[in-house]
Amino acid sequence: MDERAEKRGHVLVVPYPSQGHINPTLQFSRRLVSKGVKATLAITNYIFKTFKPTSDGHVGLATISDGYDEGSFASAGSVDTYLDRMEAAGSQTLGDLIEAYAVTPHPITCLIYDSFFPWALDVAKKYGLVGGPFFTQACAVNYTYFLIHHGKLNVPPSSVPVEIPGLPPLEVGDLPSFVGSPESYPAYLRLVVNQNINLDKADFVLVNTYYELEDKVVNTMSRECPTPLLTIGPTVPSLYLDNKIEDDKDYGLNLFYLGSIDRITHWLSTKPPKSVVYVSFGSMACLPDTQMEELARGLKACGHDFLWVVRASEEDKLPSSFAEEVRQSGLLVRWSPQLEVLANEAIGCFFTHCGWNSTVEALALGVPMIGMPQWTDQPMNAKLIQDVWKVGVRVKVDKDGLVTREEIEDRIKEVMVGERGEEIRENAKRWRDLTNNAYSQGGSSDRMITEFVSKVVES
Ligand SMILES: O=c1ccn([C@@H]2O[C@H](COP(=O)(O)OP(=O)(O)O[C@H]3O[C@H](CO)[C@@H](O)[C@H](O)[C@H]3O)[C@@H](O)[C@H]2O)c(=O)[nH]1
Repeated sequence: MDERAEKRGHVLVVPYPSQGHINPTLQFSRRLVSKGVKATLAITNYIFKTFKPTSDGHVGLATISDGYDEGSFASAGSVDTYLDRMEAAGSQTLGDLIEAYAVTPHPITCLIYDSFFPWALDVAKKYGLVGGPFFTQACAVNYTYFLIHHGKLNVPPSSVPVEIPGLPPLEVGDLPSFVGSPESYPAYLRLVVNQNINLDKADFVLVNTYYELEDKVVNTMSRECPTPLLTIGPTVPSLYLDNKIEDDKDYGLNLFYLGSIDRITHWLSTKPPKSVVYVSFGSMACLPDTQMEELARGLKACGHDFLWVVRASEEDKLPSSFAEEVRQSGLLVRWSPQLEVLANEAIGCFFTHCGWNSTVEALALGVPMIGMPQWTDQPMNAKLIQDVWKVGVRVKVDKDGLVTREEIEDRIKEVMVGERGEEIRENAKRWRDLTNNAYSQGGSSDRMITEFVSKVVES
């Protein structure tokens, strides 16, 4: 622990209990520790009991309850039920935790909560703490929900294309899925729009992006948002960027069994540079059986080696005998050390669902992307990848809603070889450098974090 942490305050960070939210908040906590702040991450009792994480020696761990200590989210039955119980149990146990720390030498001074939990601001204020949300998604996505909350964009949009600063005109399929198809997940739509309900009462708004990546939309939202936006990303360990923070190599809190890393690194070490397609759809995506089959066939036919993360819950959707058929060219794993994989020189491109963490990780490591977005913010991230930063392409969906094996094969070839691939690789390198600059000492995000610590956490 940095000795300065004794003096600079104690931040409690509360993520939504899923991998895509824990990773960036944990990593941001680690960054705060590197700036001399004491930081503790509050995960749910269920995650704590099930995955038994241990502190990395830098960020402390504590627990609250989401009301489902034994059964996790899935046992709630509906998203609404889960969120209601989470709010009740979460408010109570978060308050208890703050009270417990109040009688220790390290009382909590600042609460950072997942933007999915606007109710946590009431808890912060009840205990006289400064507090504000941490948005885990792109600013363009956040701004879309902000417009809806303020009645400036209808759901579904009454006219297209929709204009968002810094983005090309957006068709319905380029918007977050809850906006284009509000009937699909009404509870999630309410959740994401409600991120905005009390921004005027927050002391700060943290956004997991960086200024250079989304400058126009950041400027616009900053002008309209009642509370200053602080862009503090990328939330990627220092080892993969400037390598200046000691012992900052991995998130270390996997909610999936990580198997043998050596098996993966050994396999990659036998492959030539930029020859392997890395395929992963993050921690939540659930592909229809027919789509899994097309993906499997497209990967087999593309002529490149591939490393494919097929989570245990997806495995039975693979064509029978597929693993045997691709023994020479493919490695199938249930979970991967993704940053280590993306940093490996054998990787030529990332076939991704365009989750925001995966997107930023690929940008940070200069890896070209092929986007196959599934839902939520992913379509908009795919639009940014293809048409704004030009670091990848997006697959086309046919009239039956399927991405065919031919399409998968063609897009992989487009990115891995030929002139278009070369252009994309050059852009990816440029964005890798810009990402590094934003993160490194004196860069835009580093300055924001320093300012956050001195003006908010310490005050
Ligand atoms: O085998 C794997 C696969 C993923 N990861 C990590 O898991 C995280 C996954 O996050 P993300 O890429 O954002 O995907 P999801 O898990 O799907 O995240 C959810 O949360 C994100 C943040 O709100 C949203 O952008 C996504 O659309 C939503 O699905 C990343 O840090 C990956 O490095 C691994 O370490 N190993």
